[in-house]
Amino acid sequence: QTQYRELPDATRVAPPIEKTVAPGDKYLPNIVILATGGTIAGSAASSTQAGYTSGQVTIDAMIAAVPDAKKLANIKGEQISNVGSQDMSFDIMLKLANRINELTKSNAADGIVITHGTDTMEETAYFLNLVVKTDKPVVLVGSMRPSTALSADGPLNLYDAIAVAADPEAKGHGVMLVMNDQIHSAQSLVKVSTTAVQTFMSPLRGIIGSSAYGHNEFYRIPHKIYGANSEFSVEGVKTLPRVDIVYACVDMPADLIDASVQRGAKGIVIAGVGNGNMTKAALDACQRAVQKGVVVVRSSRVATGDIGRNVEVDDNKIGTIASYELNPQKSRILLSVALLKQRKPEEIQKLFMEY
Ligand SMILES: NC(=O)CC[C@H](N)C(=O)O
Repeated sequence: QTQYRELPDATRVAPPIEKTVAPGDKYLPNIVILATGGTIAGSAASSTQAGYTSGQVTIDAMIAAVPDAKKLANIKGEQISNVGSQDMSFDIMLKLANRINELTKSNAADGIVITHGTDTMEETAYFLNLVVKTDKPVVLVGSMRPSTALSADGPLNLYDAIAVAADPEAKGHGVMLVMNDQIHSAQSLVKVSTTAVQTFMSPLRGIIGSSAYGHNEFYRIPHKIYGANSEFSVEGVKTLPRVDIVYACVDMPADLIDASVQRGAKGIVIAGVGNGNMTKAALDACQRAVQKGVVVVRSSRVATGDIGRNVEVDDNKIGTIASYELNPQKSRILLSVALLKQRKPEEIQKLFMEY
């Protein structure tokens, strides 16, 4: 009979956990769930109403809703925050990253699950993919229906996320998102529906695997640099430099770009039209920003595509950087982390091709 072991409470100075088990016993991995809030922790007064509040249910109650997960792993929950992810902040993201690095460096965790709202999941997932220093599985999970709803999707998503985090085969895939039976890479996933359960897609690269009732299949290793191979670190970092996003449209007011420079942005990401395009006036404003030492990245408001191909804008002439596969919100994350260090524009361009 396998003895389920509780992780010690004081995992902040995590002592190594004994991995010896009786012969014939299955070793159960130690999974730590870091809870941040979101719909998965949301509740409403009735099971059929559309209005609800994110971040109401504690991690202990969420774990209690999936009792079978105890057969997959020794589970311990920690409440990092309890917010709707529209209120996710760099402060909480840095806290998460440091905690993951701490837990995975020691034997306190063989894998990590993070419960998170879906609105800004792309950003937290991609940020963690850049700055966590481990090959152990790190899995984000959320839901589209609150815990009190009819057919709530949270419990099965959480069960599958634990199963992926506990799976030795999941190692080396970087930060993943598990929802709706699918495993996505942090680099490729995007949120495509405001309310549908099947809101996450990886349109450019495809999903990296599937998970159904805890049975996982891995199709491929993500194609970019991440995790232990990433050159980024947020050790000791208290805040990230200001990077603004300016949304392009027909006849856009180019002075938004000048205003951003005046307000002290170190970087600006343009959510361009089409393949990272914008009006001539906006391109001129970008050039002025670059001349003042602000790093300007051209991304796109289009849901999918690669900015580095078939370009109409001469980045070398204007001094701008192409975001390649990254949408504006992920471009902002990469640029914020990249600007923690002094780098030449050509070095930053290379980062956008590699990460
Ligand atoms: N489905 C969700 O998780 C969205 C709820 C909420 N706005 C959040 O992102 O936390």
